[in-house]
Parts: sequence; structure tokens; C-alpha cells
Amino acid sequence: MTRTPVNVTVTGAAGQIGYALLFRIASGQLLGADVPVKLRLLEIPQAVKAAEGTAMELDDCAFPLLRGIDITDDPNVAFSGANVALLVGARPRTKGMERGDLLEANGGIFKPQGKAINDNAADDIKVLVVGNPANTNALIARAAAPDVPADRFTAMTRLDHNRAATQLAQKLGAGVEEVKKLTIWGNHSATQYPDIFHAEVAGRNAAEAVNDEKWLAEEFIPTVAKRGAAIIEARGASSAASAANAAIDHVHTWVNGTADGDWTSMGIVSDGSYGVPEGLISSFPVTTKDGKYEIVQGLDINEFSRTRIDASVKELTEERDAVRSLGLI
Ligand SMILES: NC(=O)C1=CN([C@@H]2O[C@H](COP(=O)(O)OP(=O)(O)OC[C@H]3O[C@@H](n4cnc5c(N)ncnc54)[C@H](O)[C@@H]3O)[C@@H](O)[C@H]2O)C=CC1
Ligand SMILES: O=C([O-])CC(=O)C(=O)O
Repeated sequence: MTRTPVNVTVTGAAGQIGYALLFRIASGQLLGADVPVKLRLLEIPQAVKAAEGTAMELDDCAFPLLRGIDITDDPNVAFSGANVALLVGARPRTKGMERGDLLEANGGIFKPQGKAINDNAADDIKVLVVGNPANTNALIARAAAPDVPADRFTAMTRLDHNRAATQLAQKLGAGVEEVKKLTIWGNHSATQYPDIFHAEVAGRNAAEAVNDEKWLAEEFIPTVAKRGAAIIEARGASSAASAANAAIDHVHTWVNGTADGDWTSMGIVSDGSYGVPEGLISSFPVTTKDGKYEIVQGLDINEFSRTRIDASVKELTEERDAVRSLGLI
């Protein structure tokens, strides 16, 4: 194999998502079974030793595609020459913390990381923000990287998309692979809107096949939107393996393309489509090809959907205004 390795930077590498993610990247599941990778792990100084332990384990897997691991607490080093950056490390909300405090603490992480990406990453850099609040953290990083095209900054709603696919498949007794054209709109938060009106299950329109607006409004949407909290309640820790899996899916789809007749959901910088204010990082239905994505255009948005998209976009607008007033963007 003579191909130049792809540099993949992972922040928060010693955390629980990092532990579920790194082995899959190193085994070729992020970019493809023929693509060698070099890993750059960014951690805070106190967690560098733990990241070193994970790196020892990665070595011990003898992955043929893994061409090196660097571990650092310096964002400029971590993002030097990065082709793909997975921004996982974030400041969780702790007891007594107001939303503004959370946004400010994360601004202290994502602003310098955005600048370090701007100054050091490769020209083809692709960024996925996983750390919460993911959409607004992506907005902060993007604002700190004026030399990087805005469409390279994305936020993860693929976990929500995958959750919705399973809920819908289970409701209709279908396989998840038969579910197509689902959309997550808006924020990766409880206001997100999983939309089945354009979705198909085994070739049938999903909303018609379900034919149960009560289930849609009272079961499906809340189950998907509050799944993160339900996992925390059940597991005593937030979702990790499924979040890592979604990060793999997000980047793999971005790089390798969506299947014909299907699309996926990604948090991306709005171009104003579907009435989402330009510049907000909001989830949309997108197709991907040759490492680029496009918003699926021309979908009819009914009243049921419009109200819910607007509510989530309102929350994103409020988060943007809050980080703006904190001087973070
Ligand atoms: N978008 C999504 O669908 C999902 C997002 N998440 C979010 O992902 C984030 C990570 O989750 P976990 O891995 O479970 O958390 P964790 O607490 O286990 O790990 C986070 C890691 O980030 C590190 N970190 C903190 N600040 C850093 C910085 N400035 N630079 C580099 N590393 C830093 C910490 O030392 C820690 O090792 C959380 O914000 C969580 O809410 C989790 C699940 C789904
Ligand atoms: O709230 C969290 O940290 C976990 C999360 O985003 C999710 O599972 O969707």
C-alpha cells in the first residue's frame, strides 16, 4: 500500500466516545479498508497519560492501516496537517451550571480549536463536531476559522438519524436497511425534529405506512429527541459506542457518498434553505458525493413539520445570539 496516510485528529481522545471511536478509525472503518491513517490525539494535560494508554492498546491491535499516533495537549500540534478532525472533547454541563456558563466554557475550547484548525490544518480539512452543544460549538469553531470554507464545519445529528431509523423500522416491522430518506432537522437537542413525511420504508411512504399521527407526535418524536437522556438514565453515562458509530457513519458518508435514492442528515451551515437563517449550523437532509454535500431541495414542508422545524431553529438562533453576546463569534 503506497497511499499517503490521511491525518485524523480526535479531540477528547481519552473520553468514553474516544475509546469507542479510535479502534474503528484505525481499523479502516472511517475512511475505507484501503486508506491508511495517522492519528493525532488531543487531550487536556491531565488526560494525556490516559490517551497514551489507549495508544498502547491501539499499537497492540497491530492494525495494518495505522501509520502512527501522536498525542498532544497543544491544538496547533494536533491539527497540523489534519485532513479530518473529530471534535469530541467538550465541557459537560455540571450541577448548578446555567446554559450561558456551558456555552462560555465550551467557547473556551472550540474557539481556540477553530483557530488552530484555521492556522494548521490541511487544505481539504473536514470537521465534525460531536461535543455538545454540537451545533453551536461548530458555529464557534467555524467563526474562528475564516480561512477555511464554511462548508467544512459540520455537527453530528447522525446519531439522531440512526435512532429514528431504528424506531421507524421497529414500528413497521421492517429492516433498518429498508428505511430511506429520513431527515433530522434543527438542533442536536430535545427540540430536534425527526421527519418521516418524505421517508420511505420498503418503497412505501413512511408517514402513510404508519398512518398514526398520535404515535408520531407522542411516541416517535419524543423517543428520538429524548433518547440521549434515556440512555443516561439507563446506563448512568451518556451514549458512547452509538455516538462513536454515528461519527464513523457521518464521516464515511461525507467522504464516500450517499446511496442513490437515499440521503442522510448532517448539521451544516445553512444557506437559507427551508427558511433556516443563513449561517446557523442546523441539521438538513443532504446527499453527498465526491467528498461534498448538498442540501436536498424542493421538499414539501407541511404544517406539522413547519412548526417543529421552526421551534428547533428558534433554539439555534437563541444559542447563536448567546454566544454572540459572549463575544465567542
Ligand atoms: N452529537 C451527539 O450526537 C453526541 C454528543 N455527545 C457529546 O460528546 C462529548 C464527549 O462525550 P464523552 O466522550 O462521553 O465525554 P467524556 O467526558 O468521557 O470525554 C470527554 C473528553 O474530552 C476531554 N477534553 C475536555 N476538554 C478538552 C479540550 N479542550 N481538548 C481536548 N480534549 C478535551 C476530556 O479530558 C475527556 O477525556 C460530550 O460533549 C457529549 O455530550 C455525546 C453523545 C452524542
Ligand atoms: O446528552 C449527551 O451528552 C448525549 C447526547 O448528546 C446523545 O446521546 O444524543
